[in-house]
Amino acid sequence: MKLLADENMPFVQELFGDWAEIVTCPGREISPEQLRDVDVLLVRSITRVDETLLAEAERLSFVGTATIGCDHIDTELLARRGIVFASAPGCNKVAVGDYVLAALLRVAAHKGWSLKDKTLGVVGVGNTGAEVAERARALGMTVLLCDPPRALTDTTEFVDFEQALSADIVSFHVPLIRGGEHPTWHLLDQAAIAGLNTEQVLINACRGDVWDNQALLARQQGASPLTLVMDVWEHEPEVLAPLVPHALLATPHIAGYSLEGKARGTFALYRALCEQRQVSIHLTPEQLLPPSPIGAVHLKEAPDQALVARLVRLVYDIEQDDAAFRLALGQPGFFDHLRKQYPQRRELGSVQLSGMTGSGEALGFKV
Ligand SMILES: NC(=O)c1ccc[n+]([C@@H]2O[C@H](COP(=O)([O-])OP(=O)(O)OC[C@H]3O[C@@H](n4cnc5c(N)ncnc54)[C@H](O)[C@@H]3O)[C@@H](O)[C@H]2O)c1
Ligand SMILES: O=C(O)[C@H](O)[C@H](O)COP(=O)(O)O
Repeated sequence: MKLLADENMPFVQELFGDWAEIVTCPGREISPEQLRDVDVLLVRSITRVDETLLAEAERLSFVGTATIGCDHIDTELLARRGIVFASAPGCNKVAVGDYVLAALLRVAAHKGWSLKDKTLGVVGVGNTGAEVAERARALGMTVLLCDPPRALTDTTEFVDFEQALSADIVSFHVPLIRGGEHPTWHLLDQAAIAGLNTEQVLINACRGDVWDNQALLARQQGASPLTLVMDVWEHEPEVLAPLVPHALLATPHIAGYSLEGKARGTFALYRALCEQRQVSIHLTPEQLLPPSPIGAVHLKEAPDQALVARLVRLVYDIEQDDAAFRLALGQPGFFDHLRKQYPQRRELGSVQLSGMTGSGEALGFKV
């Protein structure tokens, strides 16, 4: 069996090495010719799997993406051609929760805000949105949930998009959907942007195309700019460079880039392929991970916002990611390079808190 994987997918050798000939390649360079004799294709979000890519892939029987988002995959084509497809729902939701928590704390420090007096609108309340909502509640924030598709069948209390946009901070966690009843392409469009007041904060850790970046730039260049946290950008790996100085935090699509999240992503594909090939599973995602570099922290007092900020920074310093982004901006290929060279990042849950732990568990720590 020949397996072709994106070179940025960790643990491929450990999980598939025993039963496949493995070839790796940069995700943006996978070509139709390369797929001629490939049985299994494992990609990340940067490889568009479509008619053109699969034109010569006559042996292909399995495609997996080690990501939550699937907007780069023509799933109808795969179904039509009888190719088994697997993705990794939820794999990096905890990492996105860590990222947004770190962002909220940075925003609060910047604005001198006590987060327990603030509201957070969560747009898209699936795996990542729910994770973010839980962290925000643990900080004492009032959380408004907005998820029109879920609201159709779910009894949870939801608000509409307009109400979500009235929150002090609005965090977006929707899949990129271009048509249908609930499209998300440019969900934050010029009209929505115009309705916001200058005190408000927007966070995008889902897909760049969900925000109209040009309209946002126009707003930021005017008299009443917003506070922005941007992990994702329209037209990645290109970035609308003039927008970057207008963002409080700017990062290269790494919200989900914890080591645990990546391990769970590759493992989800391993599990799916084991099922397809009727091979038994002989590992767990945890077995792939090295020990946590921090281990344990004992608290002498229940953590308030300032202590939570220090604890989070100990494990994940979002400002380092932001600084690296600004330093590299404009260099050829900087976006992909930062992602490829991304330092090993562990989740808050890799740290065991003891003592006066307060809401430590809901914030993502192990208690
Ligand atoms: N930046 C990153 O590193 C990163 C990491 C993980 C996921 N993502 C992106 O975030 C997206 C969401 O991830 P998830 O795990 O929460 O997905 P999910 O499928 O679990 O949840 C998405 C939720 O969005 C809702 N939704 C759909 N259309 C909507 C609309 N128009 N308005 C409001 N809500 C709507 C759905 O009903 C669903 O509940 C992924 O599709 C992916 O594109 C980015
Ligand atoms: O959809 C996802 O899971 C994330 O956006 C994922 O972290 C993207 O990372 P990539 O596949 O681009 O390396």
